[in-house]
Formats: sequence, C-alpha cells, structure tokens
Amino acid sequence: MLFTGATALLILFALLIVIRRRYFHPLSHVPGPFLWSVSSFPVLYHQGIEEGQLMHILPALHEQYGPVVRIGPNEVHLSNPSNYDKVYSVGYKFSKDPDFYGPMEGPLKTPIILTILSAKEHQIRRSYLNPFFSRRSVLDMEHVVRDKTGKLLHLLKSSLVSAGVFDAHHAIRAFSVDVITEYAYARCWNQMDQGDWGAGYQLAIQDVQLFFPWLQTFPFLVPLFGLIPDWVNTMVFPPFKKWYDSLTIVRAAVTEVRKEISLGIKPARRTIFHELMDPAPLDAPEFGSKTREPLSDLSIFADAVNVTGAGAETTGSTAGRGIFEVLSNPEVHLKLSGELVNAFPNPEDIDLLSLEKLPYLRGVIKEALRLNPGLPGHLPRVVPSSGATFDDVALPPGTVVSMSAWLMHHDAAIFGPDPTTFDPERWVNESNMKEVEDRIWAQEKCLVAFGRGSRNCLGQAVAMCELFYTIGTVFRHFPPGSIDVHPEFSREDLQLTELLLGYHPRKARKFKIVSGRNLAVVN
Ligand code: HEM
Repeated sequence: MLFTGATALLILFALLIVIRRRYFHPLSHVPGPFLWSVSSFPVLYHQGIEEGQLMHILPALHEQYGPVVRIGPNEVHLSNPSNYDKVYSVGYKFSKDPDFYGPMEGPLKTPIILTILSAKEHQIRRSYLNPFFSRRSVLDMEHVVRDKTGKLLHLLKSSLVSAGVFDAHHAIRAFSVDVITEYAYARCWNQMDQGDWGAGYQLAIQDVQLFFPWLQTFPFLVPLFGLIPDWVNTMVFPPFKKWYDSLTIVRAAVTEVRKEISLGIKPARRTIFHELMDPAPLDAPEFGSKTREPLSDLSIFADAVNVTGAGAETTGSTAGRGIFEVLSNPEVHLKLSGELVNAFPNPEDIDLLSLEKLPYLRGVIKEALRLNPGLPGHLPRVVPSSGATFDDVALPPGTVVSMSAWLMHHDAAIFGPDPTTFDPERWVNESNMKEVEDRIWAQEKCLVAFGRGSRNCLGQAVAMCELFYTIGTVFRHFPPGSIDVHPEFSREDLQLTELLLGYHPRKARKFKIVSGRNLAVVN
C-alpha cells in the first residue's frame, strides 16, 4: 500500500517536471523534439550508449526544427554559421558550461586550462602559456617538428621495405605525442620507438572519455568519482592503467624541474614547466601587475596533462585523414606531389615558411581539418546575464547554447552541394577572380576546427606546423603509385564520433599504408 502510494507520488512528480519543462519553462518557446526538451536522456543515449553519435543526429534535428533547436531541458543547439562568432567570441561573454567541462577535471582533481570557468583566471593562466605556443615560438622550435617528421618518414620507408605495410593510424599519433612532449616539456615520450607505437596511451585517452557523457548528465557523480582510489578504477576498468602511467610520467617531470629550479640548475631550454613555475614578468596592464604568481605543482601538472592529451589525438587524426584522402584521390596525389617536387627539388630544403606558401598543400590541409576537425561536436557555453537572441529566438541568461564544427564544416550553402567531398581546389584561387576570393573568404569564416575567440586552441600554431610537415614531407617523398591505402581499410572506418575529442569508432579498422608498384622510385 505504502509502496503504491510512493510510486504514485513519484510518477506524479515526474509528470509535473515534464509538464513544467515542456510548457512552463523559459525555453518552452524553442522548437525541438518532445523527449529532448523534457529530459537529458536522448543526448545521453547518443553520446554515452551509442558512443559519440550526437553530431550525426543534429543535422536531421535542424532540418526538421530550424536553426535553433532545444536539445535538452536547458540546452539549445544552433546551426546558423553567422552565430558562431557571437557565442565563441573574444571577451568571455559566454562562459564554458561547468556540467559539460567539469568531468574532464575529474581524474586530475584540479581545474585545467581547458576547463577553467572564470574569465579572469583563464586569462591569467593562458598568458603564461600563450608565448610558448605563439607562431614566433613555433618558428624558433621548428627543428623539433622537423626531426620528428624525419623519424616518421624513416619508419614509414623502412616498414614498407621490410614488411610492405605501415601502421599509419598509431604511428602518426605517436608522432604527435612525441612532438608535443618534446616541444612542451623537453621530455619526449618516444612513442615512435615503442613496438606498439604507444597504442595503450592512445586508446586510454579515448576510453577515459567514454565516461564523460555519463558524468555530464549526472554531474553529482564527478566528486564521488574523484574519491575512488586509482587502483580500484584500474581494477574495474583496465584501460585506466595506461592513463595513470602517463600521469605518473608528467608528475615526475614536474618534480624534477622544480628540483632543478631550486638548485639553480639552468635548463638547456625553457619548457612550459619553467613558464609556469618561474613566469617571466608580464607587460600587460590588464593584469594589474607586472608579475604573476608561480602556479602550484598540481596546476602545472594538470596543464601539462591537458596540453599532451589535447595535442595527441587531434593532430594525429587530422594528419592521418589528410594522408588517407590524398592516397584515395589519384588526381590530388599527382597535383600535390608535383607542387612539392617543384618547390623542393632537394627534399632536404623543406621548411615551414616555404611549405606554407604552397596553395595546393594549404588546400589539402584545410580539407583535412574540415572533414576531420579534432573537436567536431558541440562545445557548450552559457548565455550571459544580458540574455541573447539567435535567429529571432530569445534565450534567457543561464541557457546552455552550443554549436558544432561538424555542422559548420558541412554547410552546403557555404561548401557547395557536396560538402562531404575532399576537394582541395575549394581553397585555391588560381584565376585570382574576385568571386572566387569571396567564396573562399566565406569558407574561411566557416572553418572553425581550432575554435575561435578567447577559448580557441592554444596549440594551433604547433598543430599547423605538424600538419604542414607530415603531409608535405610524405608526399614530397612518395609520388603516385609508390604507396597506397591498405585494401582492407575503407572510408567507413574513418567515420567520426565525438566525446569532446573526435575519434573513429573503437571497432573501426585502423588506417594502414601499403607499398605500391613504384616504391622503388622513392628518394
Ligand atoms: C589539429 C589539431 C587541433 C585541433 C583541431 C584543436 C582544436 C581545439 C579546439 C576546437 C579547442 C577549443 C575547445 C573548447 O572550446 O572547449 C581547443 C582548445 C585547446 N587546445 Fe587544441 N586543437 C588541436 C591541437 C592542439 C595542440 C597541438 C595542442 C597543444 C598545445 C592543443 C592544446 C589545446 C589547449 C590547451 C586548449 C584549451 C585552450 C583554452 O581553453 O584556453 N591543441 N583545441
């Protein structure tokens, strides 16, 4: 009897919530499917159970409901590209959504640069790291990327000669881990030297993210999750082991550098650890003072982990996609190799500034970023106290609003009737016509792989350097017919899913390169 009464009360309570969310909520005027507007479960289903499929469902929702769609009780997704700069602006008007980003701090147990909510705090934190990842710094440390590319090329050639096949999926990700760990903290993880290309770490960062949608839907679990000892997590979910191992390496490096600084040992070169432990004075009045407090070891550790994780899969995946697409399109391969041979009769002369001048290579890289953005899905922000209006739909303060690179990059009004096609020519204006220039400008506005505004990608200049070097070097050395995509690998295996970072489905086959009939002509 008591049980029936309690059940009836629960059902009544749930019904009241549903009615309120649908008809009396400040977002009840926003179009969207019934179930999505009254509960977070549809998003949880597509993200948590179907593993990162939301970005493929959103286009159909916008098709049906228009450019502003309610995708959760308090979340709205936008599809009109002209709104992008308003949401992801310079000046921190729309702050990050704590429920979405909070779980990313979970295993580290401290805010990371990606997740800091306070504008002021983020601005200061970013100011420590910005100079280190600026274009100037990248040009100064170009040799790091050049050396690692040389090693990747050597491994590619030797694998093809000895085995006829190359595990490009893991090797390219190992390359980007080696670049970022050498570049950022002068302690290269040398994944390219490991027999399995460090695949355990690469898989672990994907597996750890499988928890995000659950923790995002039930944020009260985040602090509880933090209380579970690491060894219990590892026992229940073994992939955590490699993740924890990577944290141990970073923690040890922080301790080592702290000790060196306290002993007055001069480093061979400054690293992000030195920037964060012993920051140079800052010449910017907005910070109110010319000196900044050194960060705690925990925050330094967290940022180093963030930088490594953010720089690994994103760049590796985009470079891999670029190489796959060129190999799958013989005309593109021919044109790209021709451009590179002309520019670098001697391949030893390759350098970033010259690579960046090549229009067709630039087009190849932009297409790789467009079809394989590192963070393809929705990046939620919170509407500020002034409220906001998008496409004539007013949203009250506190509404979570998001847009997705995936939708922007497939907008047929901008990229033409077949936006799924890999076509570097979209970005090339050989005729110098004004009309073409305007079209390319509109495309540039819509290419948001690195985000925009104050929370855009910290590592964009390093990532672009890696993309220019890998794709430029591989196709300078391997003309058409010398290498191919493994016959058992197909475009379907490159389908993107997203759990913040973009991934290929876990069961997808991994991208492999095989030798072609003309491998012998490779220099
Ligand atoms: C093709 C490669 C890459 C892509 C497409 C990419 C994309 C992005 C995007 C879209 C964001 C904004 C995330 C948000 O709004 O929540 C971001 C942030 C960030 N990225 Fe990248 N990224 C790439 C490579 C890298 C690399 C190599 C690094 C290494 C330094 C890096 C470090 C970061 C960091 C630290 C943030 C947080 C910035 C902040 O909140 O201030 N990324 N990235």
